Amino acid sequence: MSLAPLATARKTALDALRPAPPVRMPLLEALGHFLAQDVTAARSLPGCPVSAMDGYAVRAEDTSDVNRDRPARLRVVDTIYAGHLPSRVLQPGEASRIFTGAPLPEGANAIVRQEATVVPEAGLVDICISVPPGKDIRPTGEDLLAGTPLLRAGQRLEASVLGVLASMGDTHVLVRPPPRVAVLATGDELVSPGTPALPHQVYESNLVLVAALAREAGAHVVALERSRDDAEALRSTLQRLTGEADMLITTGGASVGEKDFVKRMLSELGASFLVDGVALKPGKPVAVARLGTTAVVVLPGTPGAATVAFDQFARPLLLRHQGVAEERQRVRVRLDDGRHKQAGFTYLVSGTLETREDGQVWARIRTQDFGQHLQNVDAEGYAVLPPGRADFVPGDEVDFERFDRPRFLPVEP
Ligand SMILES: Nc1nc2c(c(=O)[nH]1)N[C@H]1C(S)=C(S)[C@@H](COP(=O)(O)OP(=O)(O)OC[C@H]3O[C@@H](n4cnc5c(N)ncnc54)[C@H](O)[C@@H]3O)O[C@H]1N2
Ligand code: MOO
Repeated sequence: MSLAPLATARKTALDALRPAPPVRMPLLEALGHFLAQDVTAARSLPGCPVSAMDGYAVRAEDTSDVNRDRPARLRVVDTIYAGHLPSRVLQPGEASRIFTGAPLPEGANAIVRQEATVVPEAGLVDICISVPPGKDIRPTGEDLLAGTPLLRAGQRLEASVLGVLASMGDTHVLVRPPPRVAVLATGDELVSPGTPALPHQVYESNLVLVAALAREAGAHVVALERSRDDAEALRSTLQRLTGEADMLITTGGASVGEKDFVKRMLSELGASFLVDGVALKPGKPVAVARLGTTAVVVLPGTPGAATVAFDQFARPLLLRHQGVAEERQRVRVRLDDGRHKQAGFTYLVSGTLETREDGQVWARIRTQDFGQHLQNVDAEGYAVLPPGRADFVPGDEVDFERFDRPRFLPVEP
C-alpha cells in the first residue's frame, strides 16, 4: 500500500467531487445547511419611521420649556397601533397616542414616552418633559437599508440567519441539498447494542458514531447497516447501498487482514480508488473511491481512527457536496507532552487548550486509549504533528486546529 501525504490525498479526493445543484428549501428545513447565493437586503428595517416607545407622537416644538409643574396640554387626535396607519396629520397643539413599532404620523417629529405624561381627562394629555426632534423615533433603515449586502454564499443557516431571511419576507432559501449518506459497519466480532455480548465480542458503535458525525456535517442519513466479514454478503450489501446514497461510508475491514474484504469487493464492483491509504495517524487505512455516481469513503474500524479519517475525508466531501469548504482556526501551541512519531506521517492528536500564566498557549494532548474513543470526548481540536519530523518532546511548538467557530467558504461548482 503506497501512502499518500494527507494534503495530497485530501486534494485528490475533493477535486473529484462536484457540489450538488442548488434547490430552494423552506427556511426551517434549511437549518444547518449552507446558503448557495449572496443575499442583499430586499427592504429597509424599519420600512418607515416608527415609534420606539409606547407614548405620544408630538411636535417637539410643543414641548419646549415644560416640566411636571408646568406641562404642555395637547389634544389627543388619533391612536396609532403597530401595523396600522395614522388617520391624521398632526397639527400644532396636537398629540397622537402611539405604541412601539407603530408608524409616525406626518407632522410629528418626536415621541414622549407615556411615563412622562398625565391624562387630565379623556382626549387630552399633559406632557411633562421637553423632547428634542427625533426623540424615540426609529428612522427608516435604522437597522438595515434596502440593498445592503446581508449574507454571503457559504453562510451556515443558523437560527439567527433564518430569522434574518424571514424578516426580508423570504419563505424559502437557496441551498445545496444535504447529501444522502448510507453507513455500513463490517466485522464478525460486532454485536448490536441492547443485546448480550460475550467477552470476545464487541459492541457495534461505529454506526451511531458515523451517522452522528455525518449529521453534524449536514448530511441526511438514509441507511445504517451491518455486514459480516463475508465476501459475498459484503458485495451484495455494498452494491445495494451505493444505489441508495450520494455517499457510502464503510467502517472496518479496511486494513490488510485476511478478512479485510471491503476494498477488494469495492474494486470487484468497479469502484475506482482516488485515495487508498494515507500517511495519517490515526486513520491510515482510509480510502476514497467512486462507484457510479456514489462517493465511497472507507474508514478503519477502530472508532478513534474512524473518527479522524471521517473528519479529514468524509466531512470535507460532505461539505463540498453542499458547496462549501471549511476553514478551521489554527493557533500555535506548545505540546504538554512528547510523542514518538513516524516521520512522513501527519499525526492528528486530540487535545484541549490551556493558556498558562506566562500567556503561552499549551495543548494538553491525549493519549490514544484502547478503542481510541475517549480521546475525542470534549476535545477542542487536533495538535497537528507534521510529516516532516519524527519525535516531539514536551514544549515543542506545533499548529493546533480548532473545531470551534470554523468559517465556511463557497467553492466553485
Ligand atoms: N498488519 C497490519 N495490521 C494492521 C495495519 C497494518 O498496516 N498492517 N493497520 C492497522 C491500523 S492503522 C488500523 S486503524 C486497523 C484498522 O483496520 P480495519 O479497518 O481493518 O478494522 P478492523 O480490523 O475491522 O477493526 C479494528 C478494531 O476496531 C473494532 N471495530 C471495528 N468495527 C467496529 C464497530 N463498528 N464498532 C466498534 N468497534 C469496531 C474492531 O473490533 C477492532 O478492534 O488495522 C490495523 N492493523
Ligand atoms: O492509523 Mo490506525 O488508523 O493507527 O489506528
